[in-house]
Amino acid sequence: MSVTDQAFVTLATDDVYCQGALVLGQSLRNHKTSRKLAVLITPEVSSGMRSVLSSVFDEVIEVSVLDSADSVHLALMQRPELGVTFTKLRCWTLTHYSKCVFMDADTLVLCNVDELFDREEFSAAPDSGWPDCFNSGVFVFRPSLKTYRLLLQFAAEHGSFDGGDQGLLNSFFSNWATADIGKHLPFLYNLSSSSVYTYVPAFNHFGRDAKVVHFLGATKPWNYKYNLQTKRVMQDDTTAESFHQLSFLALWWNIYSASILPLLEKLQKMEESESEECKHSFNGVEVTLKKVSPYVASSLPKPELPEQTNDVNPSARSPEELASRANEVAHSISELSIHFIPAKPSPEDERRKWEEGRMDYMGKDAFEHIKKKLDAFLH
Ligand SMILES: O=c1ccn([C@@H]2O[C@H](COP(=O)(O)OP(=O)(O)O[C@H]3O[C@H](CO)[C@@H](O)[C@H](O)[C@H]3O)[C@@H](O)[C@H]2O)c(=O)[nH]1
Ligand SMILES: [Mn+2]
Repeated sequence: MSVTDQAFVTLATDDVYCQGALVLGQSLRNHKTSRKLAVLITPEVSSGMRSVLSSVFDEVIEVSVLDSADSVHLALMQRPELGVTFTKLRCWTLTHYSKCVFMDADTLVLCNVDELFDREEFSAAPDSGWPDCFNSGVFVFRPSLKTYRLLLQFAAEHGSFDGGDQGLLNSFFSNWATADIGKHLPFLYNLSSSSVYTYVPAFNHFGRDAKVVHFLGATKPWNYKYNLQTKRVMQDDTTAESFHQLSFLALWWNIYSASILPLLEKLQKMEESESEECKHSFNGVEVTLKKVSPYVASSLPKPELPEQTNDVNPSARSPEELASRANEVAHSISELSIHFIPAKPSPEDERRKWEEGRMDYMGKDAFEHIKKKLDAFLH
């Protein structure tokens, strides 16, 4: 049964987040969703990436960050830092669907989650950092231009207490914590991979029933490197991921290498590029897929990659098939990574962020980093 007026919706405002959107979309396909898949993109997304997106998603919808036709346009212009946030709100404009489930591009489904469509607007799971707030990485909503306008108006008048859409949505749907338990999605529908740390016994007890993993925080799966031979994520010394986190990261890369990489290679072939690097650059951000290919170095013909299928569940394949596939991929690429060069914020920007309370808790402003600096200063 396919339901055409309901959709999973995600958002990618650049080619980097597109990598996440592709893995999310593929994971939904792998688990045979009966709903449509839609991705919102902004003009910066490259044309190559758009064509890859359209082979995973039913709809690739370009939206602008700010629409001059909106009545609150001027008010929003005063708050340029909320631009990306407002793009997420755009999902309410998808009125050709009666109901949708929004999922962040840094989420991944572990099983079929179509039962989410039995829920009503506004359903979401608690945020692990402040459980009286919901996390806005997974939520059920009903597209409506009226709600959309109210949200924008609310944003223009009140801003967002955390500078992002999560603060804004929590203020807007402010009775979520108390009004209707039916709108509380179980945490298993938005399991933040880092909260596995804070309550290990619960994870050991319930973790096997996890349905959606959310790689929330500053370090995303695409910031890691993946070794295709060992099928493991490569760690650097500054991070200490738990075993479970590493398994979730490996799962992300597993889908990426099995299903997304072949799509990018197809694109590369179309562009008749024989170089070892496939680049997508824009706005100071650069995505590079670096391949170490013996077939490029020698003039041996490159073997055809196996046909792209929707089935990448390892258990659904025979061991021989898996081994031969792993071999083929391992021969053409040994280390997989996605690089990007974020535009460096100026010291003034950094200071303003601190003053506004928007520290990078997970990244450079994390306690251990600050402590390191203090220690260096004191000794
Ligand atoms: O430059 C960006 C940044 C974000 N996104 C999209 O917006 C989502 C949210 O951003 P993300 O980096 O995933 O934020 P989180 O680390 O998950 O942080 C939290 O805070 C965000 C801002 O309030 C909320 O959107 C998240 O749901 C919440 O989990 C992403 O998944 C993407 O879909 C982009 O497309 N481009
Ligand atoms: Mn997220």
